[in-house]
Amino acid sequence: MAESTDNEYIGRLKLPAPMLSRKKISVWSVLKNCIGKDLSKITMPVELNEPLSFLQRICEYMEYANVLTHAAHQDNSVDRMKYVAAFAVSALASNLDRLGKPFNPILGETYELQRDDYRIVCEQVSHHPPISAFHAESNDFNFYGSINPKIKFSGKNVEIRPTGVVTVEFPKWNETYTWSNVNCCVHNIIVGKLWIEQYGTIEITNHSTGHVATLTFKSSGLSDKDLYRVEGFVKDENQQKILFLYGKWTKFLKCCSMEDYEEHMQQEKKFEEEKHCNASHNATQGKMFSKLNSFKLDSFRSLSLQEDKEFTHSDTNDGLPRSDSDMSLNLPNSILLWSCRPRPANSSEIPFAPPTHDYDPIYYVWSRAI
Ligand SMILES: CC(C)CCC[C@@H](C)[C@H]1CC[C@H]2[C@@H]3CC=C4C[C@@H](O)CC[C@]4(C)[C@H]3CC[C@]12C
Repeated sequence: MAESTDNEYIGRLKLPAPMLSRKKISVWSVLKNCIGKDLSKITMPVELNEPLSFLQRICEYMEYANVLTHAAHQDNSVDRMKYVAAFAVSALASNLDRLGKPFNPILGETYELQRDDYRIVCEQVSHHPPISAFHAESNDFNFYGSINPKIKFSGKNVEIRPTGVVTVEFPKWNETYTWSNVNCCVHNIIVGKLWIEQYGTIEITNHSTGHVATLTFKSSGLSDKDLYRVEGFVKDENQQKILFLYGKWTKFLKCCSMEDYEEHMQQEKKFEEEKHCNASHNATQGKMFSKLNSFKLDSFRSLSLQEDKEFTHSDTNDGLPRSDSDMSLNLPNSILLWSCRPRPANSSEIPFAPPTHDYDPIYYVWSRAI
């Protein structure tokens, strides 16, 4: 791993090798014999593994530990909640395009990681079924929990439910937050290109103040433009919505006030109505008029939520939805809570290497493994 001259860790910018081609292996031919089995009982060609264990995958939750530290440094509990929510989303960003099965550690196996600002220890507490427990701590927070991934085949997809609760504590504020992670789905097991999606709702509860953040990870099932999108609210102890959170788990999370959100929704509604109204109007009017109108509407719309400019429909692209053009999803007066760093080259194409105990972690943020 690279280290710069002044001893500041830089980390690797590229993984050693690209993934072996999986074209020759039919995932389906392997998985069809596994229906109903739990994850650890599935024996797969090793080319379908990634050279990491579940314990190391769990350490990736910590990639944006700075967001959690930032949360702990906020004086106001609502501000702390919004950064905890950003941390919960950031912890899932590394799952994008990660299609290999991590190795199931043996019972009692541990993995430790120490960074300047925190340390984490993970232990496999059950081998069949696989259950991993972890505990991370720093001067500002404790973060711990256990993950028991349950796998289910549903037609042409594999669905993974990472059951288990995770907890964040801020000792300084005497606060405890808990949530459970969303489901993960690997699409196109039988034909087409494999791709990964996370969907469902995370409910983060601050047990000390009663604040709750609900974040919905949308499924792109109904519309490609929902691909990877996350949206939700922070509610106070009386269930009153106080903040709107939005973004993409692959890219960023922002937040804005309810006033700005409501104003935006009204504009959207007005836009929809005008569009509808124009559509019927245009049917009777000439083409010129319609062009003029749509031009007017476009400029109006760009004030609010800018949609992805282009996306092709899933069916045209090997079953892979596309809407991830660099969109500027932006509501007025929003604050950016977290944004995803670019990944090192080859990181979505995990190279195959036999599992050893000193394999390098994937992310360059993982500086000094102990
Ligand atoms: C044959 C191939 C397609 C099967 C590959 C299955 C892979 C993609 C599955 C197997 C186990 C899964 C992991 C199990 C548990 C978790 C913890 C959760 O908090 C985030 C998702 C994450 C990290 C899952 C990501 C997807 C995963 C790695």
